Amino acid sequence: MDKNRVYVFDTTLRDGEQVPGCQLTTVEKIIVAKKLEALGVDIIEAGFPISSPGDFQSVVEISKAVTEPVICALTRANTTDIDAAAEALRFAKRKRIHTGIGSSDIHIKHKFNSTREQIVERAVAAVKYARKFTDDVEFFAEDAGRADNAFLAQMIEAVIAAGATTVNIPDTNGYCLPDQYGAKIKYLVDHVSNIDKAIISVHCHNDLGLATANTIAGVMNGARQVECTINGIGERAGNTSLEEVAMILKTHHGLGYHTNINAKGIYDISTLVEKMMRMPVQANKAIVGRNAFAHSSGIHQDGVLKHRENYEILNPEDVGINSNSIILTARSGRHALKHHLERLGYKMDKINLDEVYQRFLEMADNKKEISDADLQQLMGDGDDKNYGDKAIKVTLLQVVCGDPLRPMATVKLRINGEDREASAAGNGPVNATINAIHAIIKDDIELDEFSIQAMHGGSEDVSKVNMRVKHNGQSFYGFGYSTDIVNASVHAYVDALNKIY
Ligand SMILES: CC(=O)SCCNC(=O)CCNC(=O)[C@H](O)C(C)(C)COP(=O)(O)OP(=O)(O)OC[C@H]1O[C@@H](n2cnc3c(N)ncnc32)[C@H](O)[C@@H]1OP(=O)(O)O
Ligand SMILES: CC(C)C(=O)C(=O)O
Repeated sequence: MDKNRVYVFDTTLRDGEQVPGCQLTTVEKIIVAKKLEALGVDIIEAGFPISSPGDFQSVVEISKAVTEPVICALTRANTTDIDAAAEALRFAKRKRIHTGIGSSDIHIKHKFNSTREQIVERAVAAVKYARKFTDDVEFFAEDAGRADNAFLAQMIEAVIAAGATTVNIPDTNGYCLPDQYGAKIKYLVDHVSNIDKAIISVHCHNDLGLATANTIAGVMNGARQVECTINGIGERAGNTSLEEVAMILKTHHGLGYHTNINAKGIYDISTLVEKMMRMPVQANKAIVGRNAFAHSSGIHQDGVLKHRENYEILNPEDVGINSNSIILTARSGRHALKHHLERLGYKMDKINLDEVYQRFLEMADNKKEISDADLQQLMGDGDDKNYGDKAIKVTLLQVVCGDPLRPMATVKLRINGEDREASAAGNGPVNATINAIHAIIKDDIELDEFSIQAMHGGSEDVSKVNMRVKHNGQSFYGFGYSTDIVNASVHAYVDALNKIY
């Protein structure tokens, strides 16, 4: 057995789904479960079958749809819940029943009105009963974070003797400090005589913002299963976030631990869960937040452009983020501005950077973020005067459209002093216009991105059109503006053509 292998147990579909507003349909749960499988999680907690017929059915369907990870179902420490879990898991290739009961004195007294001795008896009985259905039984000692360590060790020893193969030590209320939690795990390693017969699992909540730190402390003290959710969703302040733990263990590879997580799939599943559960990821969330790899101040931007690792300990591409991390704001410097101008295809030897920078600052003082379209406007794009006599110019544009008319466009272009005209139909006026331009240009150009935006709002407004076209595998950007959206579009397209030719 590999002693440094850390098993990832995902509970997005159980603890994550308990959150108000995050409920998913069975079909949505199957989509998430398939993504978790592709991500490489070892165990998927698919639900709590006794809680509702819908949750029961989801566990049934996930068990059928997902074959690689172990499928786990949660129960309380009673036979009815365990029967329901066993029934829901009947199609699972590899199944786990996760049963348990409170372990802190506060739960024992105020939830169960019971005694330590009776609770251990119930725990042992539940594990033995669950073992009738599967060899893979996990026991959770709820509120272990606040439980007395000596009693916890006694309880854990008893459930392992009864057949538990994984023992989960949850910090249910997110109470512990990392040192305390790490010491608790170490205490169990040192005081539970049969601990080598089970894997210790850590399940931490984030009430004090310590879920990830506690999970790592648990691993460093002997736990080899981590219970997490995508984006850290879960009861109250959430659970340990899977992406944080996976990337901590990967980044600090010197610790020697490893998981089966395919980190490149992290961003994809994060956005899927965010959308499906309608639970927005905060912008500054580690690893997957919108700003996690966004550099906005000049000194940082300059540093990143010179050498990414000056300000990035992770490569965004390693978690599947493929975006430009240099955000232009009034705090940006010339290096960042130059970087974006070059990216948009401007030739820096033809530009007075100091002069453009001053105009950029004036614009940036009035706007939070400067977009590509803003930069293009700043550079006077969409104005064919920029390209001198050789520019392709639009000398005529006529468009007919309506309902039920078929959109038709006639375009005349002046190319090297010669006028050339063509007409074409399309599925809309812009498409018809671009088809007419293609009929003149006859080159392999593909419209890759098209966005249209009002400058200020209102029907009398000027529209800004941004286009990205592909030619010979290279991208070119075009920008146009006009009160007429078709005119703005044709100018954006011709602007891109002028950059190509
Ligand atoms: C820490 C966690 O995240 S645990 C998982 C939390 N998830 C959920 O609760 C899932 C959604 N829950 C439900 O659908 C419902 O609460 C059900 C179906 C589980 C239970 O519903 P009900 O039978 O109506 O009970 P209710 O929820 O009101 O109370 C919980 C009962 O379970 C008991 N209980 C709680 N935890 C456990 C446990 N681990 N083992 C045994 N009994 C338990 C409580 O003591 C209480 O019993 P009581 O009625 O004898 O006092
Ligand atoms: C059911 C258990 C593992 C739990 O969710 C908790 O204690 O937080």
